[in-house]
Amino acid sequence: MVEEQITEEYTNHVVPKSARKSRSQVLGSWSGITSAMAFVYYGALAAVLAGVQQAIIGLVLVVICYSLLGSYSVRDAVRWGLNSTLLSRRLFGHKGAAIAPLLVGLSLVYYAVFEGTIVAVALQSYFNVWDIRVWYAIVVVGMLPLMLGGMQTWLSKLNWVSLPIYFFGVTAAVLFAGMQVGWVGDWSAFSAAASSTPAIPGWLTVFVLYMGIFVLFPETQDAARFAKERDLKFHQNVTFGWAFYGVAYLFNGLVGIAIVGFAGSSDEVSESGVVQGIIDTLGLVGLIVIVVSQIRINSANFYFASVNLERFVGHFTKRGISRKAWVVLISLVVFVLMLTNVFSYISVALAWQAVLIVTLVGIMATHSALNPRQAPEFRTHRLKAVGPGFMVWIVSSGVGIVLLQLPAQAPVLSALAPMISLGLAVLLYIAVHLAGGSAVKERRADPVRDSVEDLWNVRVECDSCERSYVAQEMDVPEQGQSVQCLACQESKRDLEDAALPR
Ligand SMILES: O=c1cc[nH]c(=O)[nH]1
Repeated sequence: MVEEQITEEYTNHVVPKSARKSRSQVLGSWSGITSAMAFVYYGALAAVLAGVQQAIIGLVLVVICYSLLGSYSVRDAVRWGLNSTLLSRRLFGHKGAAIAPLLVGLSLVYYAVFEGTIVAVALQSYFNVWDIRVWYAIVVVGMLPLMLGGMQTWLSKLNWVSLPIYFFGVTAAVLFAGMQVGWVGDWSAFSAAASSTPAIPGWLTVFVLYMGIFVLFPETQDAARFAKERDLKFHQNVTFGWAFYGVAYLFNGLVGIAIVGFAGSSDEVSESGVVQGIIDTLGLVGLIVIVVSQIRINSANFYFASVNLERFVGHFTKRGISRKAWVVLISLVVFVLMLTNVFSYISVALAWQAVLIVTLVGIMATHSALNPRQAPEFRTHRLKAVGPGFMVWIVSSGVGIVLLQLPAQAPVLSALAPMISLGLAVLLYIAVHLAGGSAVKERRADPVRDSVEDLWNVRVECDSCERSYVAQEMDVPEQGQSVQCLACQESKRDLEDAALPR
C-alpha cells in the first residue's frame, strides 16, 4: 500500500504522519513554483497597466495579502493531512467538492500550456528554424519524462539542483541588460499607463490582476499536507509565506519590469517579450535559464494538475486511471491547446480563473475563520452530496462572470469583478453559516473512531479494497457493517466489487 501511494501520492486519502516529509523536501518541492515565467510577465504587465510606481505598491500589497492567506491554507492541510478537495468537502458536500479539483486542474493545465509555450518560443527564437508547432511537439515530448515524478520522489531533488540556475540566471539577465543598454533604461513601454485615467486606481488594478493566481492556495494545501506539524511555523513563514511570495511575486515582478525597461526597444510588452529580453542579453545561457526554469514550474503544474484531475474523476467513476497516466493525457491536451495560441486569450482566461477560484478560496477561508478549532469532516457518508457552500459558490461566481461581460456598461464593477465576487462569497457564506446551513449530516455512531485510541498511528484494513489506511479516514457506511477507506467510501465500491480481479 505504501509503495502504491509513493506514485499515487495519497490522492484520495489522508496523508499519514509517517509519510510526512522534512522541511527541506517540502520547501524544495514547492520552490519550483517561484520560477513561473508567468510571474515575470505579470510584473511587466502590471507596470504597463498601472505605471511602475503603482505596480510596485500593488505588488507589495499582494505579497502581504497572499502571505496571510497562505498561512491559513497551510495550517489546515498540515494539521489534518488533507488536500484541498477533502478540506472543501465540509463546505460543498462530497459531490459538490468536485468543483475544487476541477477548477484547480483546469487552471494548472492552462498554466502548463502557458509555460510550455514560453519554452517553445525561446527555442525557436534562439535557433531560428522550424515552425513553432514543431517546437511545441519537441517541448511536450522532451519534458514528459521529467513531469512524471511526484512530491515524494522527485520534485524536491529536481528543484534544489535547479534553483541556483533559475535565481542567478534571471538576476544576471537584469544586470547584463542594464550594462548593455545603460542603467537609465527606456521606460516608454510603461508611460501610457502613467498618463491615463483608469476606472480604478493603479495599485488596485494590480491587486485584481494577481487575483487570477488564487489557485496557489488550493495548490498550497495539496503540497502542505505532506509537511510535519512541528514545521508548521517554518512553512507558514518561509515555504508558503512571505519569503515565498517575496521571491515569486516581488522579485520576479521587478525582474519583469527591469527586463522590459532595460530592453528599451519596444513600446508594447508581450508575453514572449520577456523571454526575448533574456535570450538577447544572455544568449545560450539565457536559453538554458529559461528551459531550466520552465522544467521547474511545469513539473509542479503537471503534478498538481494530475493529482487534481485524478481526484475529480474519482468523484464520478469507480475505475479511474493512475496519476502517471494522467500526466501523459495532460501532455496531449497541453500540446493541442498550445496550437490555439494561448497568449491570445490570456486576459480572459485569467479573469475567469480569478472569479471562479477566489470565491472557492473565500468560502474556505471564511469557514476556517468562523470555526478555527473544528476538526474538518471529510468522510463521505457523513456529508450531504451537495452542501450550502456550493450554492454560495455558484451565486458569487455567477455574479462575477456576468460583471466581466459588462466592461462598457459598468466599467468600475467589471474591473473589480473578482473582488466583488470574493466579497459576496464571504458575506453569503457568513449568512448561510449563521442560519445553521451545513454540508455535514446529523451526527451518528462513529464505531471506528470510538474504538481506536490513536487515530493516526493505528491502521485499519478496508473491507472493500483490502488495503490498510490510518483509522482517521476509515468509516462504516450508514447501513453497513463493513469498514471502508476514504477512496472506497467515495467510489461506493462494495465488497462484491472488490472481489473482481484487479
Ligand atoms: O501554479 C502556477 C501559478 C502560476 N503559474 C504557473 O505556471 N503555475
